[in-house]
Amino acid sequence: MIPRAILTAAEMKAAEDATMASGVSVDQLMERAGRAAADIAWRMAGKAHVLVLCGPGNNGGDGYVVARLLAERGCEVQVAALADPATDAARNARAQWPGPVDAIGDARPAPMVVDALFGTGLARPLGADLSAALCDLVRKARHSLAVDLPSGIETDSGALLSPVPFFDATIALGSLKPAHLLQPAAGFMGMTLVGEIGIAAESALLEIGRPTLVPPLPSAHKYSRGYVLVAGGAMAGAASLAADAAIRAGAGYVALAGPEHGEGPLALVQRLAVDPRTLADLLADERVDVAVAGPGLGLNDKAEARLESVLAAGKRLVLDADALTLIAKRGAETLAGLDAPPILTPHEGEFARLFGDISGNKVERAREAARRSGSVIIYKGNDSVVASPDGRAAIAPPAPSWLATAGTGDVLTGIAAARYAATGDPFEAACEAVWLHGAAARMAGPFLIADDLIEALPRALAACL
Ligand SMILES: NC(=O)C1=CN([C@@H]2O[C@H](COP(=O)(O)OP(=O)(O)OC[C@H]3O[C@@H](n4cnc5c(N)ncnc54)[C@H](OP(=O)(O)O)[C@@H]3O)[C@@H](O)[C@H]2O)[C@H](O)CC1
Ligand SMILES: [K+]
Repeated sequence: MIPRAILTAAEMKAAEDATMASGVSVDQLMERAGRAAADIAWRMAGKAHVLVLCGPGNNGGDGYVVARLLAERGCEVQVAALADPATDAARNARAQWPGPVDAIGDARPAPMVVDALFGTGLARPLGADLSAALCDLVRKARHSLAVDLPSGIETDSGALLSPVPFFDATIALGSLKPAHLLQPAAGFMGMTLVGEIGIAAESALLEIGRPTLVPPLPSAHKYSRGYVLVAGGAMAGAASLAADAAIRAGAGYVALAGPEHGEGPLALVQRLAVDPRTLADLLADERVDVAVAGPGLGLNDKAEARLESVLAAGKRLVLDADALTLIAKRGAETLAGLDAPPILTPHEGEFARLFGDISGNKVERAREAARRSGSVIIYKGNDSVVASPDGRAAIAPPAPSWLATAGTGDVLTGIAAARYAATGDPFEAACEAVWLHGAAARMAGPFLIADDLIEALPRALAACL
């Protein structure tokens, strides 16, 4: 699957300018944008009465186009505007709307509400009366559609600058923007669709899409599919989850090297009780493709020694949990000299411990962390961001909130290790792991526990063949 590009407000403006330089007018772009939004509104609500709220900029201009096209289809449409149009294109669009334009204060609740107040040009919070009116009108509607973005959302950070209602659907015009995927904004969009308006959207920031996997070649054997060694530690369960996830995610061979471990259901997982010295021996095995450290590792001297062995092994690494806490003490930049970029999987707390106060939005923070540490970062959350030291970055579609339970991070680590062993590309592997983890969670359903994710993994993987 070809991943969709994500453009910042400035990148969108530049892409729009480039399209116009090729001979397409802004009025034509607005007509396409309004038509794409009107088509969706029509499919959502048919001939229901429609209220279109228009702002002063080009987002409002899109709104006038929507109003005209829906009226042409026989809908009864009320247009309510915040102010007169401030751009030529919006003025032209308003001039083509044959009906009256009411003040926002006179907007009447309707079964279908289209929010065309502000899009990428929102510069500050909405006034309190305006955001209250927007929330009230959307709450009273049966269907609601936001044009480009719900009004009140900052395009690049996904922050809510003022209260925003929950929409049923949002049409992203020309391309996704970071706010369509970043929290908290993403939680207010409803179904997000991209409206094609003829703009070439290219970016180093992509949406994580379904990976394309290939079955093992006829010549494959267990080691050619990837050998993952998990260095366990004080807590047997966490390392066990990572190891089980790695083998379920397609690694051909997984060894779990921990001083303690529980009963294991999987015959292919070799369970070894080892001390740090023998861990180093295991790591010296040429067949080991990826080593994992962190889940259940512990924070004591033994854990330090085991981590040291893993870092010195010259292998591709996936580092999580306690390994991240231990690395934070010595500085994340100490990872920059490793033979291959490791994958780090910090949640918010671990990220802060590792990288302190990096400023900017989540994508900017992840990119800076990747640069400093020479690592691929999976900055976890409901809106996981993956960033590579080479500048590539990607945002995951919203993951089920049921993932907020113990052990799900260990499972992600195991999947990432299996994919890193298979692909050799830590960025691709990290993106694939995040997608598979989210898909497995959707398949496992509400009240999932980490073990359910592992059980669902073959189905998530099969969806990618
Ligand atoms: N992507 C494309 O190629 C196309 C996008 N289109 C649509 O255009 C908008 C972006 O339009 P733009 O005019 O740049 O911005 P907005 O319409 O979002 O808003 C700008 C105007 O709103 C004023 N403003 C900003 N914040 C507030 C606020 N909190 N309260 C009141 N007024 C506000 C701003 O005024 P200033 O005082 O800040 O100067 C502007 O007047 C994009 O989202 C798409 O919907 C086009 O259709 C073409 C193709
Ligand atoms: K809007």
